[in-house]
Amino acid sequence: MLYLHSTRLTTTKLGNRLCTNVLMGRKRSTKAAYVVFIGRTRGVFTSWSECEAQIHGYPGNSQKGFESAAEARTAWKEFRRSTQWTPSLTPLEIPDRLPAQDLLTKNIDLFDPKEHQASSRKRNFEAMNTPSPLEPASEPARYKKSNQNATTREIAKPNKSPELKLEPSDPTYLQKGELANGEEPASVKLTSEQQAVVDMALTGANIFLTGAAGSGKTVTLREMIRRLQKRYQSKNNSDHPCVQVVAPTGIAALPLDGKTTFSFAGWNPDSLQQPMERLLANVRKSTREAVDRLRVLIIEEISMVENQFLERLNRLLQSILMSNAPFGGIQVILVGDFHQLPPVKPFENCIECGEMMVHDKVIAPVWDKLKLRFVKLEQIHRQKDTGFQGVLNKIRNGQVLENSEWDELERTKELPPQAVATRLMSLVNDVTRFNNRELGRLNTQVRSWKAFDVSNKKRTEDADKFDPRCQMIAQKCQEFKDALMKYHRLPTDLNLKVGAKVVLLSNLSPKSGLVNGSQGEVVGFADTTTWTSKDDEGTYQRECADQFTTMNSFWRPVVRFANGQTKTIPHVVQSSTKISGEDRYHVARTQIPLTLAWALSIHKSQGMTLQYAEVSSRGLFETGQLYVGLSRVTSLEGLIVTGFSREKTVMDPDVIEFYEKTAWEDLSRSDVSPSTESKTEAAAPNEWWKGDYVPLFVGKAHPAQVKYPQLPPFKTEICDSDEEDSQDEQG
Ligand SMILES: Nc1ncnc2c1ncn2[C@@H]1O[C@H](COP(=O)(O)OP(=O)(O)OP(=O)(O)O)[C@@H](O)[C@H]1O
Repeated sequence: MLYLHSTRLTTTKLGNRLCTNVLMGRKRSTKAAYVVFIGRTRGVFTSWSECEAQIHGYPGNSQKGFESAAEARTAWKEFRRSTQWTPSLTPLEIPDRLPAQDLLTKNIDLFDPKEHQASSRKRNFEAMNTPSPLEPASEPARYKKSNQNATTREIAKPNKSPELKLEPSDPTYLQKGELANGEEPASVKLTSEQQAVVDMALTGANIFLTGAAGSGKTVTLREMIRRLQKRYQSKNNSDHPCVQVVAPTGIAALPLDGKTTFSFAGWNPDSLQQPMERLLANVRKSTREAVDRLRVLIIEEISMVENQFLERLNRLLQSILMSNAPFGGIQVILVGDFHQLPPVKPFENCIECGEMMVHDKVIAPVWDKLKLRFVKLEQIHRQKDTGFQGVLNKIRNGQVLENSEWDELERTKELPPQAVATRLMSLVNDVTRFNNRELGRLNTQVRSWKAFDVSNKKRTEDADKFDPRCQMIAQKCQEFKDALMKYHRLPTDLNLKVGAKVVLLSNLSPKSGLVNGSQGEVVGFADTTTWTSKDDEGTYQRECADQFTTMNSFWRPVVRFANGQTKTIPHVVQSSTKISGEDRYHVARTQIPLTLAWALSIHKSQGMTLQYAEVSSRGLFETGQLYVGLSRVTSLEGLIVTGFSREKTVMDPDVIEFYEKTAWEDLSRSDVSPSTESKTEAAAPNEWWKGDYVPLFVGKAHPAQVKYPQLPPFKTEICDSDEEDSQDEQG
């Protein structure tokens, strides 16, 4: 059996600094080589100083000295073989720990692991000392045994996180780990109208599901997905699900385990400048495989998907499935509310020639072909106050509000002392500036956490160690890390002070009402040196967490939430698997799930439920933004409204007309779920091959002039290498 010699550092708590004085005072080792089994970077080192750098202050560290480098290498090999350990983290520059000058808050209720993750072992918390503010605590901290004696068994424990099919540079999946962190949304009982929609989906109908903000579209969709997945369970494949959710933004796709529309199609924004013909000639192998298995395509936030993009998706699926049926004959469910946010750009690229054209239609022509069943949820759940619901509905319908209604909206509200009215703004730069300015105004000490990002190939093979594989893998890893920086919802740099207004970005404790979107204020920082890791935390998760703590500190912000609860906020590891060709990569960001919340962008707030918000007319430039802003809050008492012209309506008249003219299904009818309209038979799953396939694209004509000639079937060429295009995807 391999013997592990642990230095067993006596860690002295000097605030947040681990003082390794026992180690420092000990005789220096004079061995020829050292193996670091547990440390910042593991492996063989030929000098004590290098070895020491890896273990100094590293919790549960373990090393052993050897008389020769050969012996050390053998021991290292044996260790790796016996533990099946593969290098998972890149070596890091470890900054010096910050001096402990944090304010510890008295009598705070620390993070409760039982609430956070049902199966997790209870964390051991030491009673917190409460030294005078800005003074280091002087009691020595002891790691709990389970942490200090990290064993080889623990290191070898395979990462049990589910493998997810990912596309390179897909922001959606970079955030995927969120739900894997025990963040199950609190369950609700579906209303009869919501249930009717779920039942309708199970008949195989193509559906457009809409409803006012807060009417439970997302809740309904979740149940729909669950039921559909169950139906197709046997045909499922971990890489290519039969039920695929796609959304135009990562933030919308994330909570539903979806992909971005671009990622699903294997395109990037530049791809849209190419004629459709060329896109179809270069379909990626992974896209083709995914579409081949697909039975149901769910497009969330459909109002933000450009019409030409939807048409492109239609033709992509037709081409791959070689069927003229809309979307190649699979079931399509469109979800969204056109009263909320439209596509980000007012223009789009023509599908035939790639030229820029104005986005001037509410819905895409392909909607007709889909023979959709139009369903609208009527009951609003986010707001209980019917008066407020009425005001929101008026804005939604483009009606001018009465003066008394404006008075009610603009009335000065008395918010609870700890409440944070988040200012909802249009421009991200304004949001950042506003938050930084407010943070700068606080006279308390700033504490910072840098996100720990990691990307590495799973299962290193011998060929990976040599060029060109070696270089290619390094480049891929860098690409994934760059994408984390660019897209991840958790901030790269989190700067907080006592007094900072924050919003929670994960479902910390749904039972206690601490969920994604909960608002609060930082009231102190807690030293979490004595926290032990969770039993069910995978090795990879634990390593990320260790590295994050080593890079930053053991201090974690303590937040008093608007509902009166005070919690210490632990870091979260949001990890995902990404696939490039045959290779799989681990990609993860570790960070504290908070963001400054004096202000938030309206786009970011879409789908969120906030208790307190301030919406001002300044900078609102899209129809629907006022509606999205106002409809985020649960009650009028939590809403501050300033600066709006009382006369103007701010809803797109085309949207209003579309909603007025559409014949919505009556969801209260008991016979509503069986398909009342004849759903396209050609669209039934597995029957696409029955019809003759006619490719629906020609040359460079503008859509208005397109005639669809009867051409022989178009053969889609498969681009075997995902690598060629992967750099483009950064666009
Ligand atoms: N049947 C229900 N019973 C109780 N609460 C519900 C129900 N359906 C939805 N809710 C609650 O209403 C709120 C809004 O739900 P949801 O986010 O699904 O609405 P939405 O229509 O997707 O909103 P938006 O368009 O603003 O994103 C959530 O807090 C949700 O838990």
